[in-house]
Amino acid sequence: MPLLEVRNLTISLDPGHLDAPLVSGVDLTLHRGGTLGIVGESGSGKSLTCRSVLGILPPELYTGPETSIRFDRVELTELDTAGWLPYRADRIGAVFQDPGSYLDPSVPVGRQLAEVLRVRGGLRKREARDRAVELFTEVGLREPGRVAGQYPFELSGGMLQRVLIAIAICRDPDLLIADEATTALDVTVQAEVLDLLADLRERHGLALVLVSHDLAVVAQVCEEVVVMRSGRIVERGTAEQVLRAPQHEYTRSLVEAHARFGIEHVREAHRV
Ligand SMILES: Nc1ncnc2c1ncn2[C@@H]1O[C@H](COP(=O)(O)OP(=O)(O)OP(=O)(O)O)[C@@H](O)[C@H]1O
Repeated sequence: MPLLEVRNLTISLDPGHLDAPLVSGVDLTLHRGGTLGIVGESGSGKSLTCRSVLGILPPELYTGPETSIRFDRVELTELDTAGWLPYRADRIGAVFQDPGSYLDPSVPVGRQLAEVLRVRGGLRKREARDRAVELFTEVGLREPGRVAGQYPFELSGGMLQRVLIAIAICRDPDLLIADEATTALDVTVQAEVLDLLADLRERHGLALVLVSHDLAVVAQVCEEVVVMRSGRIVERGTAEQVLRAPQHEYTRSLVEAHARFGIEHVREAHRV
């Protein structure tokens, strides 16, 4: 039984679905502890797909009547706001691009994580503070006690993303969605954060959805890959298949575009 099963995801600006949909007929399957990469150029529908799974589609958008999103046997599309609460953030964590924008600039980052632990996890103040430092250690922040007392503006992009990852995993979710989470980081930091996600997946048995416009990024971490274009999946397969024998012309162009930028080490990692 898959952990996540998306069937015929269609998203449109028009409730009657008469207009051309923004996302059309997307099917995804992810097993417990599995990894799925979603690749595609800007505007291909990756973020809307993730937002549907998190129940945070913009209110002006509509999912189709045939759409089904099952998470651990529960049909998410039928949940009301209260029904969503145990899923969003608790069982399904998420990190996005631009971590700084998700943090309060006037509150130290440790306090922001501790607050989530208190409100959502029912921890007492002291326990929450200690647990926040533990989680900061777990996501590889050096001097976690000191970092906890710092404000977002005092931290680098990579450190902020680690803080956001700590917040995303603090309720021990089954699924973590990382939507362009490493895009704004420079290459070395990007590689470190990808390593961290792969590590967390192994240590916690987390299932991971990794979204990127960069096939090489996704192929470093994910076993399964889907390629999206214009709101549809144009190719799917293992990372190895997609890299070695891309079927769709668009995927071929992605692989070729990377030929000079590190795809070789990705091929090597997958023994292509
Ligand atoms: N609220 C909205 N209203 C109208 N169109 C939207 C809305 N949100 C997204 N779109 C459109 O839907 C399409 C898919 O957008 P989406 O954000 O999922 O793409 P993406 O692949 O994640 O791209 P990016 O990496 O740039 O975020 C795009 O054409 C986008 O312009």
